[in-house]
Amino acid sequence: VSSSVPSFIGVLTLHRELLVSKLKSVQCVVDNLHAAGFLCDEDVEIIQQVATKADQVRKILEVVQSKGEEACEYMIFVIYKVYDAYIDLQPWLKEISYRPSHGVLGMTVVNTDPISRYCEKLRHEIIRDTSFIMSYGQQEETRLDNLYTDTVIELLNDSNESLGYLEDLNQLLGDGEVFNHQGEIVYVMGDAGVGKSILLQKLQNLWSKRELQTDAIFFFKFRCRMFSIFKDAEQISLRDLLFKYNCYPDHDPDDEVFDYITRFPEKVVFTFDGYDEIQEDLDRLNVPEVASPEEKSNPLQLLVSLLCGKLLKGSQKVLTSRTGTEFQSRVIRKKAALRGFSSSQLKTYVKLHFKEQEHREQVLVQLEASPHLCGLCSTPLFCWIVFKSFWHLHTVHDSFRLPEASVSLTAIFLMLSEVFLSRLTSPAPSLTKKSPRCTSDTFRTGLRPLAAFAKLALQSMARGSFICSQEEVGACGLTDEDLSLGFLRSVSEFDTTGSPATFEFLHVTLQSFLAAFALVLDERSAASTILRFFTECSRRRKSSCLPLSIWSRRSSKPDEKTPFATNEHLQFINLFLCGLLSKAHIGLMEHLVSPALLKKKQTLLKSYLSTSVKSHLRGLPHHSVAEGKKVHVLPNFLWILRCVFETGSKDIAKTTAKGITADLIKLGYCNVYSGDCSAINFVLQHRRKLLGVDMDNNNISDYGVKQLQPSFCKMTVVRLSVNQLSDCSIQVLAEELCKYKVVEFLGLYDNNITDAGAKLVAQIINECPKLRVVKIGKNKITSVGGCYLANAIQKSTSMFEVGMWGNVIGDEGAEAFSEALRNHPSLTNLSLSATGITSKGGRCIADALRENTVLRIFWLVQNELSDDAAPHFAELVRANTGLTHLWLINNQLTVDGMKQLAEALPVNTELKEIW
Ligand SMILES: Nc1ncnc2c1ncn2[C@@H]1O[C@H](COP(=O)(O)OP(=O)(O)OP(=O)(O)O)[C@@H](O)[C@H]1O
Repeated sequence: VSSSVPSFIGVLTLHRELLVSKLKSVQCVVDNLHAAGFLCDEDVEIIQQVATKADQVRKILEVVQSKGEEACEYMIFVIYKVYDAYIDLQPWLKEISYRPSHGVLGMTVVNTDPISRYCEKLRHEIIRDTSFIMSYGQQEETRLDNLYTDTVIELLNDSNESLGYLEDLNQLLGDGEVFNHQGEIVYVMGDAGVGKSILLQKLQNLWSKRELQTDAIFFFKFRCRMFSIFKDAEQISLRDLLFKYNCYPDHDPDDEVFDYITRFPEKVVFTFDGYDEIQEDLDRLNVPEVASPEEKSNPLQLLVSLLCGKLLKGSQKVLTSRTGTEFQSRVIRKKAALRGFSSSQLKTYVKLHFKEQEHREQVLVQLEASPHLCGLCSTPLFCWIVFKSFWHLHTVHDSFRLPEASVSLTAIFLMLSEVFLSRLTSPAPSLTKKSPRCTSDTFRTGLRPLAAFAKLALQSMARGSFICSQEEVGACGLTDEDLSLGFLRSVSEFDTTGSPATFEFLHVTLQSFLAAFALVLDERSAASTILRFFTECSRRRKSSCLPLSIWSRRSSKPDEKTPFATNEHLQFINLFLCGLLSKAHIGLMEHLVSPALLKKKQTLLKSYLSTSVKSHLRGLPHHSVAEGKKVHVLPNFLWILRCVFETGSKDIAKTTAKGITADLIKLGYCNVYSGDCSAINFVLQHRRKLLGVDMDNNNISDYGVKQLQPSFCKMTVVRLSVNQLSDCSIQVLAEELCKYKVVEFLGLYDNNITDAGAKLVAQIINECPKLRVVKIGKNKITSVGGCYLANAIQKSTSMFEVGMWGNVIGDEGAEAFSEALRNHPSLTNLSLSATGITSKGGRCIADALRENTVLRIFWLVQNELSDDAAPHFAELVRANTGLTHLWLINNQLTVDGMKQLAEALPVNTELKEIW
């Protein structure tokens, strides 16, 4: 068709049957052909009289072909232009390489198909809503495309075990890594500010630009906090929920759009942001009664029915929530955890954020010097605050530097507040001469609005709300001018009457910070009121407040009136309270509150923290394991550590360190991120005795390991499996562990360690005489690294267990390991599974093992051993060396090979299992 004289009549004849089966929206083609004058009234009448859609298409083709080339070309052009209505024919247009000719391009096409018109409207609205990332001050907005940076997204299975990392956002909706094909929800979890909302925004934006690989033609986005604006008894229909909070179809008298949605729900994608922000006790709803698509129901009931697939079954749903929110896994299809910026992503973000080369360089140098700050900045929200504040403060003041090494989260939010408040005093930065920075002056001048924002934050937080009404804002004494400072922003999307009657804080974490500020500023209530959220959090922990447990009907109900799904927002208040009352900030606070009252609050908080740390640690269950007494802490312990760090109090850190009476502390799956490692280090520094620390399956990264550096001297067990470590981390470990030589267990499974890192691990094995276990499987180690490790293991007299699963060390590595195994004095368990070993390597190992009387468990599964290796393994079995477990499954051994092994078995008295 793209050739110079295409025959459109011929094309329509050739593809007639395809067009008959795939051309769905007949009316739109007829309308346009009619308006362009290719069909007369009579033609239209004849077509409309035909009974079935397929016959109508046949008729149209017949008539159009009779009208000539131009009419046929125009019909194809309509299909091309009204994309969504003819989505099924778009591949066909590609196949025939259709390009509109110059002549037809000038002709008008009107989309009269209500469904595709609605799709277009949705796309248009979503593009408008998602093209910018909100910033403070509302006037300042940045294009999403100019600032969006990929973050680390880990895919998880049902038990939260890692399934690898997402490489492309399209994979999120795809079928890969689905663990429950009955479920319909893609569940995205992550910590505060890690970028869940922005990820959804990116997905929405991609869809609106047709850049998301999905054939969904409808996309509805919701924020879960919206559901709290409905009154208890309010009822709404599904139709209204979808359209009122997204957009209404135009000219759809027969309700075709809604009808289509209910008939083809698989064409719909939903995003629900912030499930943790639902403040209703879902138990109060009679949710087993499923909402109907036709009748009005309680909005939450609609939400739950949508989520669990009782309504619009087959639609795709992406739901985000803070980590730790429990969710019924039987409705989850796929799970992803957001892990924030990796070090290279952080560098990309620096480049995107700072236009001036000078700023970029300064920030990169300052970040490089502070792994703790990098750890905090791996959370995009904190990074954004730090960079925004840097830019502002650097532009306004002389020689402003990023906060130094052990900056607290409170310091970062104070910096943001300072930037906001400085708008009261200074004109736009570029217009002024640089001046010295005086933080206390800025806060003193801004105290009135700050106190009012703080009051509003506390009030709404206390009633479990993230949305404030115009009246509440006014009642706290906030003026229009105050609103432009940036703490609050208006949310028009929840308001269907048009006026900006509702507001929310720039971010929930900022609301928590301000609520803590209010507790400190409050001079009227008793000083002990500052502890109210500590008490609340400990109370809530006892009553497990699990959302969606409605499906598994709980027996006991929590008695709070407005429970949060998680208590994270309250934990943040506690954390900021610790920071604001810390020694580091008391100087500033004394400018705002009476010093005597501050002292009183500080003393109260310290004593509360010390007591609760002690009782928390005493109350944890201890178990006896090979390494000694072990305690598995709960995620709440992490909040305690964070609070202790935020106070900066050595006394409380000492109390905490002393309170850990176990020999091994397990922080596995506790959601530790790199920024937390300074807190862990702060406490461990004060510990005298040695301690094993299990931090497997967290989000520690190289930044975290650097922060833990001073603590490795005390660690007998260093478990850092599944933590995104690269060779940089191993460098730190090698330096520290080789200096102190106390390490017994080194767990580094599933990280990004290469041969260079393997060389360093070999050094650790060489130099640490107590090291018994090394788990280094599923890294990026090749034969080179395999040889380093094998040579070190050969010399070690303490090594008991080595795991190499999944490192492709091949036959070269296998040969090195066979030398290590020959006469090894202590190695008892070894896994060389999935390491790319063929019969050649297998033969060496089997022969060497005949001279080993110590190895008991040996795994060689998932390799490439063929029958060539079988006689050698048969000889090994005959040698009866003491090997008790031999695993050879998933190799290329056939019945012949097996036979040889089987014949050797009667001679062996030691083997307990052979696979
Ligand atoms: N991928 C990203 N690229 C660039 N900036 C980002 C990215 N993700 C987040 N940000 C920045 O961090 C801010 C906070 O992110 P976001 O609101 O998405 O966090 P969240 O995980 O939804 O937090 P919460 O659970 O507290 O609601 C954003 O406003 C944006 O400035």
